[in-house]
Amino acid sequence: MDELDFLRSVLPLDHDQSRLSVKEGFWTTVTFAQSLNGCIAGPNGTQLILSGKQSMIMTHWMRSMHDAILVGINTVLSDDPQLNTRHLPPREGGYQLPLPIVLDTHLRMPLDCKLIRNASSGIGKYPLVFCTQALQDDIRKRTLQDLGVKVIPVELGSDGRIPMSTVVETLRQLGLHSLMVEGGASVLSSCLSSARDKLRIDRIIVTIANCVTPGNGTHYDISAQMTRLSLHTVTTLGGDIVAAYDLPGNS
Ligand SMILES: NC(=O)C1=CN([C@@H]2O[C@H](COP(=O)(O)OP(=O)(O)OC[C@H]3O[C@@H](n4cnc5c(N)ncnc54)[C@H](OP(=O)(O)O)[C@@H]3O)[C@@H](O)[C@H]2O)C=CC1
Ligand SMILES: Nc1nc(O)c(N)c(N[C@@H]2O[C@H](COP(=O)(O)O)[C@@H](O)[C@H]2O)n1
Repeated sequence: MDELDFLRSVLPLDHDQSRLSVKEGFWTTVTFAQSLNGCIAGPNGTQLILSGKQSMIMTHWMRSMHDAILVGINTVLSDDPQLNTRHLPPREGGYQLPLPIVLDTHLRMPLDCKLIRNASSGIGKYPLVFCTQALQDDIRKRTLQDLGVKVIPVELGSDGRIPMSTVVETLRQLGLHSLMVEGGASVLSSCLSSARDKLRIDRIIVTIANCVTPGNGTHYDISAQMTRLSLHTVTTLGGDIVAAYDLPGNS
């Protein structure tokens, strides 16, 4: 099974098998890469390249299939990600890029981050940033908007965080149908902890990289009881294991 065979078996794709096909509803994929000892990053959030070449290409195909891709602000601050599809083979017309979504309560997004720089150079979409309602009239909001960033102030949840249910509802109102949640650790924690009542997760796709990572690495945690997932499909890509899971109760 290659990268595309795997994705075709775990995602509902359209007739030419290039995009997710969910006309009425909304599809959420949660995905990340981890080491064999369960880390998604190094100590203090230092970025690690965990995925091998083939599983990284699989991740970029997955990006090209979703309407939006979401990360927490700490991932922007530590990795300065591009969230694009640059590892895919060049093709005429390129690939549809997912809209980058950042959860950033206090608008800490650097004005010169790659997401903004790429968009202003015409090689990416301007990110959509969710922040607290308290910054509705803040100068920082206007500065980001002047650069082209779309800022959406929202009521925070009882945990002081941006509610994933609000994010999904906003994306639906914007006419988007699919979201790929890429992390980091806190975002994975809150999505997986609140999965049953606040966020419907349709598929979890994990790359288990063939490496062990040193030191006190970054991992996610959940504040719920142990949940056993249903294994949907598993394969190997290069030296990595790539597995797709369903949450219990999803039909
Ligand atoms: N291996 C992998 O696949 C991936 C690894 N990573 C790694 O993860 C690390 C970053 O993880 P981490 O430090 O946990 O940070 P995150 O990227 O998960 O960002 C967390 C921050 O997002 C903001 N936030 C707002 N709303 C929410 C919400 N509902 N749930 C969670 N967070 C919310 C909060 O900051 P505020 O209060 O300021 O809004 C919070 O502290 C990086 O080192 C990166 O390399 C990241 C992605 C994938
Ligand atoms: N699939 C995957 N494998 C890894 O080894 C990773 N470190 C990550 N990290 C995620 O990808 C982002 C970087 O994206 P760009 O390469 O800049 O497009 C990083 O911020 C994490 O979200 N993912």
